[in-house]
Amino acid sequence: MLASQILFILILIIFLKFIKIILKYIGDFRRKKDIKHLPIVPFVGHKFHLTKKRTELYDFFLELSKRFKNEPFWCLWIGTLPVAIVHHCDIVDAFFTSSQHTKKSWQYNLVHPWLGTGLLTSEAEKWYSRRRLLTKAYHFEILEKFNEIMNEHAELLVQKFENLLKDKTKIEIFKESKLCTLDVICETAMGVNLESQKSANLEYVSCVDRASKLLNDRFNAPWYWSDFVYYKTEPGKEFKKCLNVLHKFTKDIILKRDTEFDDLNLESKKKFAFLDILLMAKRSDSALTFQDIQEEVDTFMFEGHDTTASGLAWTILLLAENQKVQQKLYQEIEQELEQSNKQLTSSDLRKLKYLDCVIKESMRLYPPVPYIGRTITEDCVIGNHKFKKNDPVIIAVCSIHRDERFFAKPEKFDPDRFLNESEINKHPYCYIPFSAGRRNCIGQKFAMMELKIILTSVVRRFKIRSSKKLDDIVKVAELTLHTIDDVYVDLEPRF
Ligand code: HEM
Repeated sequence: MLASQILFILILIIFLKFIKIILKYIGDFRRKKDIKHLPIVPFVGHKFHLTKKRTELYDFFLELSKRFKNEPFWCLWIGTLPVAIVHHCDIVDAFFTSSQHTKKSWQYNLVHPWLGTGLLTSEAEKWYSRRRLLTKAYHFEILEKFNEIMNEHAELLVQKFENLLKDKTKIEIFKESKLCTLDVICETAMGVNLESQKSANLEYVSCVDRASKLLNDRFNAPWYWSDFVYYKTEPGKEFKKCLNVLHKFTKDIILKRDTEFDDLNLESKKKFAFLDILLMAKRSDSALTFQDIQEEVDTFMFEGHDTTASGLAWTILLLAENQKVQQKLYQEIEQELEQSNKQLTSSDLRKLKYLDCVIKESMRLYPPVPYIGRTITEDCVIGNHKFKKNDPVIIAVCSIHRDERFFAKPEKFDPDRFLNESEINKHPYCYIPFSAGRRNCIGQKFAMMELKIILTSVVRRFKIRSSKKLDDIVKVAELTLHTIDDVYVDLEPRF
């Protein structure tokens, strides 16, 4: 008797849950009627489109943005979940100018096991106090201290290219860019020279690479979204193993630096690291724990290398394909910088105006972070559409950057368009590679400085060519914009 009662209650609960899902679905469907979308299959939505190979999804999204170009957004139905894809910059101010809707979308939860709730993933008061604290770490004077580290690793990259050329080994540009930016972020964030450019076989380096790949795979596989299921699978177990290595590595460094910290004279110390700001703060704020410090360090390590590597690799590929632009850039470098082998300073970089335009134009066409996810935090109207609390939204940076109302011939790589600032300033949010507003990228000045130093070193020493056309390279938009296959560049020493 008791068993049948329990069974009845269970069936009733499942039935009520099912009714709730159906009612929500019908409600959402009515509400979203005013947003354009491709025809959907009831309850399945656009899942058949989404089961396209991951290599086709980036082009599919760009294609839909073109198709619905007169609409401020279009709707993607992931099963019963409607996601508004915002691709008009006129609409995104709702997310950037107020403190509302700064909440990240639920996909960011998948990053929590790695980064905890560091700056990228935290919210509300925790985010605010951390942002205030860490803004100090990105102050101009502190960034100046990192110049030397960036120059050293840029020089190592160039030397590595020379050695690879001598050995007649092909140069895979995404891999080499990643190792270089990983070394830069490791030394600036934690004060440790990883030397991954010299030996990419270190356990930490291979775990960063594997964990990023596994995380990307998990984003694309809804059946892996539940922790309960994921950690029972082989990829889930491997992810956990990688995280153990990554967390142990950063934890050991933090503890070691903390022990030595009081004996260090920070003013005179050459290799100052972001970590020192946190250790200093910990001494005056006992509420800051080692766990807190670790999640911020892990966040820098994660956010600070793959993004910059993507920006670097795409710019090198664009220069390879656009020889005239490359030549103009080389001439600027030669004219503006007298001594060819001295370390680049910030004042050197300020003279390289065309380099600035080249990098900006590269990130317009190939934004390293192609999509930004947000959650609506209260009922509101955006672009005449009524949004409800918890509605998911994706800001399609890659589509916003190709809006022909703001960028003439948007598909063309034309750095000169950034020479005319009034052209670019037609709208404050038509160009947002680093996002905008309160939750913009805290590392943008750091990233620009790093990109400029590395690119100058490379262009000064080599003529870059590639046998593969950019149109033929298959792009994959995941956490960052990258490629599915290896992409090789041909380098010819200039002297
Ligand atoms: C070209 C390189 C880079 C690009 C294109 C880029 C882009 C972005 C974007 C679009 C966001 C917003 C993400 C979101 O709202 O979901 C972001 C946030 C962030 N970035 Fe970057 N980033 C770059 C380099 C860096 C570097 C070098 C660092 C650290 C040194 C860094 C640290 C962060 C952090 C901590 C956040 C979270 C900020 C917050 O929510 O307050 N980024 N970045």
